[in-house]
Amino acid sequence: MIDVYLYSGFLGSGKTSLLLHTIAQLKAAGKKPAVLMNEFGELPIDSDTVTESGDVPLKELLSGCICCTGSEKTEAQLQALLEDYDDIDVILIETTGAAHPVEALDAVYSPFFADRLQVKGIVTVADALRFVHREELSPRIHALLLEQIRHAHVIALNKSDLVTDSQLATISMELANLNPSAPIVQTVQGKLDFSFIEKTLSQEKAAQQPIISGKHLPLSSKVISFSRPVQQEEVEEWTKSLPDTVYRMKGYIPIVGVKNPMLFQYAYGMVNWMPEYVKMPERLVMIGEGIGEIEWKD
Ligand SMILES: Nc1nc2c(ncn2[C@@H]2O[C@H](COP(=O)(O)OP(=O)(O)OP(=O)(O)O)[C@@H](O)[C@H]2O)c(=O)[nH]1
Repeated sequence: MIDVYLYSGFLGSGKTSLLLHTIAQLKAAGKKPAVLMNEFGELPIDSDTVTESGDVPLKELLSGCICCTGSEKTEAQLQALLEDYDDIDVILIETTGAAHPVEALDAVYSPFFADRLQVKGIVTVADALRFVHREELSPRIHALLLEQIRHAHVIALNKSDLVTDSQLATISMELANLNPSAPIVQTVQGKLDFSFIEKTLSQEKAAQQPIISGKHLPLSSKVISFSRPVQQEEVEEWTKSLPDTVYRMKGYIPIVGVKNPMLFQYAYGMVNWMPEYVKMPERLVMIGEGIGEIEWKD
């Protein structure tokens, strides 16, 4: 049987960071992990990062509607993964931060895989800073964030470096109230020991709840293009002018004097730049509510 772990969590909370950390640990332990990613928009940015980490089999879903995981598509990708690779030990499924975790379980519990997959459970990454300010989210998005926490079997309280110790204590208490059974581990950059996840989930009975749909949330995504290289400061100034309903941005931006477009990440007001060694498409994906009018002023 192949063990299956689901990684859930709000947009930009640190799921990919946790995923990469998990892959490294599994490989170090001689295991062969495979990844199923549920990307938003049309740019497979996270999967590029995973592929860079080596020879990890990967299937991605580039779905049109970012708030639906599309369990039939997940099922088809799982099937393809199992057909293409017969030596996988562990499958890690990263759901888009705009999806309800139980929707992804639906696909995994398909009778088609019953004799091959063993669902271990859901690890939810909670973004400490986002959680502190969760009341600012619109009611449905707020509800999704809470659902992701309620369904977790393990909670990684990530970005713990961005809040104070007393905030961390308060958040931990609030998370425990929402989900009394899941252990809460404070993390930075998703560095959670996989053996802890494995051990905790081996004692759990994986979730079998019916599907509670997170479908048709008021979220949308758009692609922003750049026709010329820009200054990093210009982009950072622009991000400060954006409404709070821009939840996430990821993509590659051409920067004056830098050879390749740089990887740009934005989550809850925080900006992150990384150099790229290959030339990636100069585009940015934005996710949020009411973002239709937002443009980059060239
Ligand atoms: N300060 C800080 N930043 C973090 C931490 N973990 C992740 N980040 C940053 O937050 C951003 C999002 O991290 P990802 O791991 O890509 O998050 P994600 O949940 O996979 O994002 P989506 O797939 O868009 O939902 C990146 O810029 C990370 O470098 C952390 O513990 N502390």
